[in-house]
Amino acid sequence: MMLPKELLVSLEGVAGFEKEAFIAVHERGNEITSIRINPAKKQQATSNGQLAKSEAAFADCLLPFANFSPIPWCGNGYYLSQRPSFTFDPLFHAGCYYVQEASSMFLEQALKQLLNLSQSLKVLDLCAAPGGKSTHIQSLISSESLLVSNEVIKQRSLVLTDNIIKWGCNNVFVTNNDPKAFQKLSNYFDVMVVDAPCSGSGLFRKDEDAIGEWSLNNVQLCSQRQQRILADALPALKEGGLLVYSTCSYSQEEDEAIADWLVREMGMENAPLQTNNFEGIVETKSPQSSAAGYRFYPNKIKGEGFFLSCFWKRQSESSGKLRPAKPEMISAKEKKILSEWAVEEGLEFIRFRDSIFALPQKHLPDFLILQSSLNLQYAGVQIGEVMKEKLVPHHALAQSTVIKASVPATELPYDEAIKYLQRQELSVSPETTGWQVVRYKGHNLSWMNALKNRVNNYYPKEIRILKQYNNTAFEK
Ligand SMILES: C[S@@+](CC[C@H](N)C(=O)[O-])C[C@H]1O[C@@H](n2cnc3c(N)ncnc32)[C@H](O)[C@@H]1O
Repeated sequence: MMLPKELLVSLEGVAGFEKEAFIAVHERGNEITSIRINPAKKQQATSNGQLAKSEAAFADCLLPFANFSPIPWCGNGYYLSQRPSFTFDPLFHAGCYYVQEASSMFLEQALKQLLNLSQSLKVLDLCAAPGGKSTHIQSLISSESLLVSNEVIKQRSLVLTDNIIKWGCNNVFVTNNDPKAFQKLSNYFDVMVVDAPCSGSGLFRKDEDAIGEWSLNNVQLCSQRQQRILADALPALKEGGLLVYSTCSYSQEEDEAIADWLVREMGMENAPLQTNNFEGIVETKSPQSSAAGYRFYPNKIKGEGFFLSCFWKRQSESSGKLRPAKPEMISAKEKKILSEWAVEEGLEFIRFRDSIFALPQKHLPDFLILQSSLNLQYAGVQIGEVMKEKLVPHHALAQSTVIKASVPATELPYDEAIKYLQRQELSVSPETTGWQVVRYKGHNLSWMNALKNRVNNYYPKEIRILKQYNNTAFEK
């Protein structure tokens, strides 16, 4: 692996950079696999009749052949002793865990150390696709809180929505907007996470192709774009609100220089974190304002390159007047039909994008405001459509925690579950006819409809497994 010479030269003298060890760890190229488990799915399996398990025991039964070791800075994060083919693990498709690079899970420390997470918070994840940070934030915030997960690139926002659906939560809204659009929502969010698009040097060990795309010129362009993104979106953060800024670049122009710019030009106040318990994380001070930032080098910690720095907003904004959209509520008849499928307590059922969605009652005003001011793509849990006085359930309902435990379900063994996820014909004969949830090891995958003489597979075709399975594919 040939690292760009200009990168190595530019990092001389940067805190924590040790050239020989840095080159050596890239040459060794050993792959680290890490996952973050979904605490909500642990609960779902429990209500589906599985024994309550501690988080660690839940993790152990997820990938039985791999050893798990904890990631020091993330409660639900684990390193795996080997990398399976996640595609052929039904529990991956059930949203039981998210495959995520370990260093980036340090976001948890920023939120845990600087916020009271039991409060009700409005959080914006501005650059959110494919959803690593968003799913992590969702697991950390209270059920009373709201996460708005935004992605500017349309295609990527669809992947983000799929991952949010898989995570099974009801307190996330997905938007597809340019950061500028958030200016309309001045003073709106308590927390803003900006995991900015960057030159990507931190991922060179995992993605050698990225090396070819790296240049000093691109570092400059990224730095300017990062400033633009932050300047555009910061009005949406409340006075006293928290900004968490991160990149997967080692370049100072994208890290400490942005921290200095935030303090100097945007009036932000740096918020240091405690890292004494975590060996190998390098605390840096930005050259002008001594803002603390945290650098992750693969030769010092078990993970890839990453930078994170936090700031309090000290400037006030005048709040603009926001006009909410008109809610399209569902009829009493429809509500009665839904009552057999979804828990009702604390939820509001509304019509949105030609379908019925459930969201926490408390977030209805936010939903209506975001619906009128942004390109709102998804909100809460999509329940489905009522046709001829019957619900045609949506995939998201099966994956969610709002589905009623009494909805009929069929548990599939491994081979059938893979066939199901490939959207092939199934050779099962369920005891009852009609819609049923398909489960694997107590975890919901999606729907099938059992007729008298056949079973229709309703796994969504857009997310079906396309690869062929051979017996060794999973435990590779
Ligand atoms: C580092 S990635 C985000 C990864 C994500 N936070 C996660 O943890 O899975 C940066 C994201 O910013 C988006 N992006 C690119 N240009 C942007 C822009 N000008 N404004 C806002 N976001 C942008 C990219 O499409 C990409 O999804």
